[in-house]
Amino acid sequence: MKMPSLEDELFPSTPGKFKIDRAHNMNRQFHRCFASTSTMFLWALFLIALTASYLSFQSFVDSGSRYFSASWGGIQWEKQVRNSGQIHRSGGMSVLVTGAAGFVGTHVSLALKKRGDGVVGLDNFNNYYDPSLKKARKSLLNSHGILVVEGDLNDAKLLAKLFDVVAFTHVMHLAAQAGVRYAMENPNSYVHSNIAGLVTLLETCKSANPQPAIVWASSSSVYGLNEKAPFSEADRTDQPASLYAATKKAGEEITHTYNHIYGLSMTGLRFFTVYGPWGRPDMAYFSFTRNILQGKPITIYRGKNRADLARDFTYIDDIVKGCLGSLDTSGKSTGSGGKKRGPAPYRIFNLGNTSPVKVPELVNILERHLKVKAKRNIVDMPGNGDVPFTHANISSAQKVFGYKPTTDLQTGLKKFVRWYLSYYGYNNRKGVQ
Ligand SMILES: O=C(O)[C@H]1O[C@H](OP(=O)(O)OP(=O)(O)OC[C@H]2O[C@@H](n3ccc(=O)[nH]c3=O)[C@H](O)[C@@H]2O)[C@H](O)[C@@H](O)[C@H]1O
Repeated sequence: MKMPSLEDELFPSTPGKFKIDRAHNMNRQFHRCFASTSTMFLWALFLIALTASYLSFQSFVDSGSRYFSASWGGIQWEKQVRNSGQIHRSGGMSVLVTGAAGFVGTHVSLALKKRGDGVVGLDNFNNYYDPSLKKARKSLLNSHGILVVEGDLNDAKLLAKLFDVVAFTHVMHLAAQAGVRYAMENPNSYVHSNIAGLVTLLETCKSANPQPAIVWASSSSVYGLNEKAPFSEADRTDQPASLYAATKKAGEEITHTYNHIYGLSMTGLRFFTVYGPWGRPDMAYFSFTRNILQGKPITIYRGKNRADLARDFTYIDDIVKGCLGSLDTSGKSTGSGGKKRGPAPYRIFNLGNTSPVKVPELVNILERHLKVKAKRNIVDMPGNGDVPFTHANISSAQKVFGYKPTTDLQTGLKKFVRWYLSYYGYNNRKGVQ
């Protein structure tokens, strides 16, 4: 029996129709074969195109997040950052100030720049309160040669880039979600800034070479329900009354961890109700001023048994001195290459005024400065995170860097009212609600 040839296998013959059939079959097979090769080719092309477009989309998203959502990057930008961070005195420092367009951030940045330190600001300009006030503070900083980079603490790439461009010796970390009562409205914003943002910043600092020393804003609110007065740094801080306080307390523990593991020098400052020119519109002294001038009622909270609430109101210039004193005495971080090389300082200081004033008395002072009577609406304190009083013991800061507040509430509010009227005018020309 004749074995079928390969040709026969491929093109089985039908007698009488062979030629035609064979030609037809060959044609069909050729087309099938050609069709499958070209289909494969097309598929391959399609896959290559798909992969290429996926990759370029990814890089578009990557660079998009950098160049479109936050305006940073490029040679010109790096030059501006470098100039701003340049030190102009011997033994000076270059400081990254987070929250630079905030109330305390603006004042501290100006004070550092004025004495010849390099300052680069970072701020996300969020709308927790009127961003136009933050923009005005930014303009003020710009006019003193301080660049404020617009970006979020959680942007690790931006933070790393800033440390690439400037070898910061210090970080003054003031960016935070502030406000005690707002924490019930928007709890996640506190986690985003005060916890996640803090960790992102510390991760950058721990990997930086050299590592900077870090001074950051904690809060008097960490004392929470502590009743022992005045509040000393060694007192209990495990009974926070608000989520804001809890995130600041968490910050104290988180910074301890980074100090312990990576040798970062850490100083936490417990600020006591800071007030003054360029202040925060969400705070009582500010919103009271606005309402009194607009003839609107103000709500004054009252504590248990109709007791007045009191705060150790601290003037901004005193706080600035405390911040600079902390930076100057911070000591060095010891880590390098992300590893601890020895113990580094870990410090916590109260920065208060040491003389609490009752809230109705604050209103009396404002009435005198504004020459307008307030329409007082006195209500029982809602359970919204407030504490009945605060009172700082400042002996520790006094001992270590000579901290000594010199501005009483009467004098400080006078300066605030003068600024308020020059900025907003009697008729609130800038339209703050
Ligand atoms: O030391 C801090 O660590 C915190 O200080 C600040 O918090 P507080 O001390 O709560 O300041 P602030 O709101 O001005 O209320 C002052 C007083 O007015 C009372 N108060 C307030 C509002 C109101 O409408 N009526 C009223 O009586 C109120 O009950 C209180 O008794 C910062 O905002 C905070 O971010 C944090 O930095």
